[in-house]
Amino acid sequence: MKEKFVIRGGKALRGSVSVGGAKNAAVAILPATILAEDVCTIENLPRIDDVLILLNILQQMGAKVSLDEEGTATIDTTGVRRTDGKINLAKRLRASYYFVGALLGRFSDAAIYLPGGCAIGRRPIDLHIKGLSALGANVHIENGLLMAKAEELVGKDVYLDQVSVGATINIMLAAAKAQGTTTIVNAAKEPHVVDVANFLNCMGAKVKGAGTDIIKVRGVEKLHGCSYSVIPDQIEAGTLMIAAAATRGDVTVQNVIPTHMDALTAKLLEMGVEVEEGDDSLRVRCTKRPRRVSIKTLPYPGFPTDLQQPATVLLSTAEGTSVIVENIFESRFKHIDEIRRMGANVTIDDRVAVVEGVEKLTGAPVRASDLRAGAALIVAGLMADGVTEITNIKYIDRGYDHIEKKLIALGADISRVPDEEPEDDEELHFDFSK
Ligand SMILES: CC(=O)N[C@H]1[C@@H](OP(=O)(O)OP(=O)(O)OC[C@H]2O[C@@H](n3ccc(=O)[nH]c3=O)[C@H](O)[C@@H]2O)O[C@H](CO)[C@@H](O)[C@@H]1O
Ligand SMILES: C=C(OP(=O)(O)O)C(=O)O
Repeated sequence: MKEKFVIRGGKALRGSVSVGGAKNAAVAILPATILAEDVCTIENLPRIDDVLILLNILQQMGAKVSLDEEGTATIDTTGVRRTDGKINLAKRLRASYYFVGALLGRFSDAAIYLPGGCAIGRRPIDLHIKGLSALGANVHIENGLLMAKAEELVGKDVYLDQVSVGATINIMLAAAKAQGTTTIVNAAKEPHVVDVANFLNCMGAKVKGAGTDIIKVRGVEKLHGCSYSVIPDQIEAGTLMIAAAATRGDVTVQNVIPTHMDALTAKLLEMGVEVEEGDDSLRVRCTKRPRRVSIKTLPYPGFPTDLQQPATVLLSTAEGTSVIVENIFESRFKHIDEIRRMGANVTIDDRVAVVEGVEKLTGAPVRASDLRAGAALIVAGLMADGVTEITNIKYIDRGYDHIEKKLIALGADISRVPDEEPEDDEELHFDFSK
């Protein structure tokens, strides 16, 4: 059943909230369990649609899977078989491309439908193909399937022309059991890349340098099962920090790794928002209208593109004119049309958004076009006067584990209700007879 969020805005968020496991680490760690041919216990998984879909795909490939309420999954990949890749669910998310690296490492033979994921601009996979081919795989696309086969995988040097999270992780997966050493140059340094490397090492792999731009993977014969806990979600943490500032609230975001949040913390401080760092928490307090800032999205440790959309919303009521440059994905401004309905004053020129701060936003019916656009609209609804209805929230459920429950605990007035409106493309039946 379709659902929507109804938010009565204008309430300052107050209290403490705990962040769940990182989506972008979890969605790589789950396919990586295939490399072990053994039992892995993965703790701190967020109960989000992307995770549930990946667990189901693993099951369809022959793994035995269980998941408890706390987000601990036990995955026995002993029975995973080679696959023709025709698993429809794989088209529903981006991370299904990690099955190629993992299956290639296990069977030297992989196939999976080309990935889906958020429509935020061009999302080519040429660097994945370049890296896997360098290791000796014959990679091609046929009937919508991404297929890779190798006589033998052999470690090589791979230079990434552009920093890519997905390509870095996929090459690490394929290299973990290859002959010899693979060196990834210009690797992504995101916390989730480091988390996947740590998980591979926990299974017996030899990955060094994750978190720097040169990663070395010395292939080993065999990997084994292990117990591993996923790191906290940098983007959920950031969304909550932004929501705290946007509502002029006072929120302690717990279970975070503060250094992962440095780029956002720096921008909040520049806006005049107070941020107090604890060992594994960040307290965000905002008592006055934030000041304008400029933001450029960049690979880690730069400002994350996944937080650009909520940050733009926060700046829509800041004092002065902010400039946002989106360097990673060219179509990541779709939330702006929606916040204009709420009174925001933003102009877009290609990858640059110029945000003239207004006094306040007012509630309106809006639609989530993608995951972080949806999160941004929640922030907008929380800070606006009046009622905001957000439809198409299936995107938000891909990446946030019942975010409304966490917000309600902080004092927000937000509810998830059935959405009776027909889809835009649903056939309409009007009856104009008397
Ligand atoms: C599941 C997952 O982890 N998703 C994240 C991952 O997406 P994803 O792994 O898809 O993003 P990448 O880091 O690969 O993309 C970065 C840039 O590289 C380009 N590129 C990428 C691969 C390629 O083969 N060729 C190429 O040109 C992309 O178009 C983009 O401009 O990192 C993005 C950037 O931090 C985040 O927004 C996503 O939330
Ligand atoms: C873009 C995102 O996800 P995906 O890469 O899975 O589409 C995201 O998490 O913001």
